[in-house]
Amino acid sequence: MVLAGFMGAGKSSVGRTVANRLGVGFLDTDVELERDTGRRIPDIFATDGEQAFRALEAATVTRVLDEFDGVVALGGGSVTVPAIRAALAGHHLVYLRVSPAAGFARVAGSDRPLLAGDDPRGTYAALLHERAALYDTLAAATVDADQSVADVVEAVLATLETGPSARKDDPS
Ligand SMILES: Nc1ncnc2c1ncn2[C@@H]1O[C@H](COP(=O)(O)OP(=O)(O)O)[C@@H](O)[C@H]1O
Ligand SMILES: O=C(O)C1=C[C@@H](OP(=O)(O)O)[C@@H](O)[C@H](O)C1
Ligand SMILES: [Mg+2]
Repeated sequence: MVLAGFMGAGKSSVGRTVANRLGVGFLDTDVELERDTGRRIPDIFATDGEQAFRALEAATVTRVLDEFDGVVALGGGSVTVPAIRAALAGHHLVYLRVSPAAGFARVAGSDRPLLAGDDPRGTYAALLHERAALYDTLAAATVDADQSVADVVEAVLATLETGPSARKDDPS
């Protein structure tokens, strides 16, 4: 299972609990990227820029999707990278959909480099709006991430039970 969604949706926090509940491992691709490069994400953005970060992100995320079988939390911008979108095919992608108000309240004051400018609230809302269609297109299921962490966890787990054979109108 792969968790996608914007910054503050709860991918990193929810993913670990979902993995524990399923009895499988958990990887956060941002943590993996920092391990792979030996650098911190804010430093990569500040020194080399966003494009360089996306190239490193493509390398780490495609490796993780290829090698790892548990629950994976992506970074919020992973879906903007074509090589990552291609690698997501065949994975159960759950979109944690957060509203601008709830999501921004969670990440305001954090060290996320894309929110380091003069108007972090406006940037947050604009970037979320810009990416929403990408998350929608890639998702096998969507969960309301404005809920409590516990409720998001339950909703994410429930997406595994709604395959084609569980449909109410399925005669089989
Ligand atoms: N459903 C939630 N309700 C309240 N706070 C949350 C929720 N999900 C995550 N958080 C908090 O919001 C912050 C960002 O969560 P995180 O899991 O890092 O999000 P993401 O990885 O999607 O950017 C953390 O401080 C986390 O504890
Ligand atoms: O939305 C983005 O482009 C980013 C989201 C971050 O991850 P989270 O979504 O886990 O905050 C991290 O990958 C980086 O700061 C870029
Ligand atoms: Mg995260």
